[in-house]
Amino acid sequence: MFGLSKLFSSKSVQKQPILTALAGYRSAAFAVGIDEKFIKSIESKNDKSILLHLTLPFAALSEMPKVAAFVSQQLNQAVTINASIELTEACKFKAIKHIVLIASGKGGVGKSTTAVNLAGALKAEGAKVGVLDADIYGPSIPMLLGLEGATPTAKNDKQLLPFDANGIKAQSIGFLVPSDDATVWRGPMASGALTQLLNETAWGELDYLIVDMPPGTGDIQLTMSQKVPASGTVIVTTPQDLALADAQKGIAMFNKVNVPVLGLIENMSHFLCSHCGKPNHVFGKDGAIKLAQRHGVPVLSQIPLAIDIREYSEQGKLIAMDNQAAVSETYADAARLIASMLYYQQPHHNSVEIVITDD
Ligand SMILES: Nc1ncnc2c1ncn2[C@@H]1O[C@H](COP(=O)(O)OP(=O)(O)OP(=O)(O)O)[C@@H](O)[C@H]1O
Repeated sequence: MFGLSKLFSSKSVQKQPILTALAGYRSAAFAVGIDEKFIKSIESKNDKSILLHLTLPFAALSEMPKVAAFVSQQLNQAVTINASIELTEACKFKAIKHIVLIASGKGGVGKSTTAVNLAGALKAEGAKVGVLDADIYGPSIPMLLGLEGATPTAKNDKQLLPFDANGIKAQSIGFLVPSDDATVWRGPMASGALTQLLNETAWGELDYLIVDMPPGTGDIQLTMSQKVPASGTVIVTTPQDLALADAQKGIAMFNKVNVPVLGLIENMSHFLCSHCGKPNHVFGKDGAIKLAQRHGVPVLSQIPLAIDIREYSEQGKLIAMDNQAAVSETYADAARLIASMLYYQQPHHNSVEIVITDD
């Protein structure tokens, strides 16, 4: 129906079994399988193996070896996948497809660390990514990206050039205002500075812009989230009761301003014992899962309390971009899931529904 016959380079390839196998693949990011419209072409190689060229509409490249293994098993034939990503939806702001807010009800839960590593993971999944540090109380993105001491440069009279950190474009509110001044800020000032940074940075084309919001759910955070044309928000929490109570306030706030809550990330979820390898639930267990269930949102990831997460951060490096580090997979899983939800929440898809309830 999509003129797929044109995509087959060899008449000897049986297309239907390939389409059936792809449609039957299941994972968190591909909850409804792999649609035939993601297929660019199918090649039959001389050695009888199959090469699939896919164009994915969201960032999920690292899952392709798993997909290839699944299809190979279904067909009983060697299959490899060559994939790229191309988001099909219209830009939400300038040449930016999606703006995703990373928020927390409470300070110090690891929101900024999670924001930069999600950006790194999305980049590793094949996307064009930017990070905007909007945390007026403690802008830490420059430090987390190894940009400390850098000063912004202007492209022309009206535009600032974003920084480049490992191919991620970055800008920080900290370059505009000293953080000491932020304590006396009110909502309109903060949202004004955020809008100015969004507008006046030469972001170029981005698939995802990750915005590190100030912690809390007060007037400032409310006004800021109203000003940004966000596709969704991710709320970071730790498993402690206090953090969860504040995360709940965050869900209510975003509900009020109609920004979809894509899900919760439970950071410092558990500590893996270096001797026995077992998870130790230092701050409590399953609190985020229960909160998420009450509000009909998913838990996108449970990130461990890990010494190397802190160490990489202190060195201005992104652990999510180091595939030798075990925890990078946790960030990758969350990044693919977020990217998938943003795709499937578009009006023309109704297979994944985001439900936000009052509590
Ligand atoms: N999963 C983790 N494992 C170990 N250390 C972590 C983890 N997440 C964050 N940290 C550490 O916790 C500290 C606070 O993290 P971060 O600055 O990201 O928190 P935040 O919520 O953004 O804080 P703020 O509210 O001040 O903006 C940092 O030292 C960071 O390296």
